[in-house]
Amino acid sequence: MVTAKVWVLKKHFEGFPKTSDFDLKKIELPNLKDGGKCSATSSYFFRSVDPYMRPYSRRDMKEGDIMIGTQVARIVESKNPAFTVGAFVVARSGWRTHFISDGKDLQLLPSSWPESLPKSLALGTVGMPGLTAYFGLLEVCRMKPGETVLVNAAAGAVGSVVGQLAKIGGCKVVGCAGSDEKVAYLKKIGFDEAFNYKTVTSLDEALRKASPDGYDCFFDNVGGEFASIAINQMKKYGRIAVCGAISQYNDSVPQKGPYVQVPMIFKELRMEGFIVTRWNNRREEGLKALLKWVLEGKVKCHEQVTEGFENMPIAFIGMLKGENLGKAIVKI
Ligand SMILES: NC(=O)C1=CN([C@@H]2O[C@H](COP(=O)(O)OP(=O)(O)OC[C@H]3O[C@@H](n4cnc5c(N)ncnc54)[C@H](OP(=O)(O)O)[C@@H]3O)[C@@H](O)[C@H]2O)C=CC1
Ligand SMILES: CCCCCCCCC/C=C/C=O
Repeated sequence: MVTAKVWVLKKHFEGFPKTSDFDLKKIELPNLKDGGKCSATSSYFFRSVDPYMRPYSRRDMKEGDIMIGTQVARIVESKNPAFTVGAFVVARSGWRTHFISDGKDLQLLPSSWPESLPKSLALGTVGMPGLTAYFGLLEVCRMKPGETVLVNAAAGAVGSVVGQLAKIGGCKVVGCAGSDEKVAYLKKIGFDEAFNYKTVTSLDEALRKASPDGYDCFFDNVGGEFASIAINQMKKYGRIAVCGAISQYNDSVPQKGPYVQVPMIFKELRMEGFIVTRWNNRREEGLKALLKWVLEGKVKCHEQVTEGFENMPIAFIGMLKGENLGKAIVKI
């Protein structure tokens, strides 16, 4: 019998999440009996905190449920031949230290994963956020060499990969982020232009200065006011990938316009929302490409690591506040 620690959503978030909205509990896991099941632990491994947990908690969870989320875990006991003891998996197991799974919510790390590469990257650049950047750019933005790509939340898990993939694809890249340290990082990893959207006097002017001819592609992680301003600087036939709307996730009252129809008509824009799981059937292709670029040093990765399972809510809230550079990870 194993005792697992779990984080529970005690109270639905109202506005910005608070630590008092979470409860740390203990649950007893039964001994493994059934064929097809395996038990995994992530003691001394990695958990992810992601923005989607904020909107998905309202949509998919009720109070008292274990927080949704993924982790890199190691199989410690198994009656399922597909997952042998010692194997590493990315597990959609929620915020818990130990769990039992029938294997449906587990994905083995790619077999070509080198021993020297941190396994936490399977939650970031070589995982769901990296795939979001890959498919969003290729399939939604349909970027072409020579084009100019704009990305916001650019120093985060998705945005930092977007910028680097757009450079690999032969584009000019402009990124915006919320601190000078983040802007310096964007320049270090190859962004052509970067600015701190919190300190510019006019976002409109900063966008114009970074690309006087406008933008072919806009990878929008933020939505809200930023997107309303940026849309006016799209080039004719520009493409906007609506990836996230983090500036709106904590709103209790929905934000109001300005509205997108007029610039969309006059510039003949294409604007498409997407969820990365649309390309689950091409997951291996995406992971293989991302892993290759990381190993070649063409895509650099940074992680904001918080230590300790007890600090999961703090890491989650910190990420929503913009305290992370790169992928926000909790290490146990
Ligand atoms: N459609 C899909 O399938 C997916 C969508 N997403 C979305 O992509 C976006 C980025 O996710 P991810 O890379 O994991 O997270 P990040 O690592 O980018 O972390 C979130 C960042 O958002 C920025 N931010 C927070 N609040 C605001 C605000 N009010 N205005 C502007 N920026 C803000 C902060 O950076 P800063 O300091 O720059 O403000 C913060 O660091 C999110 O919107 C997420 O929901 C993610 C994965 C899949
Ligand atoms: C419970 C784990 C779900 C993992 C799926 C992640 C899909 C992310 C889609 C993101 C949308 C916005 O952030």
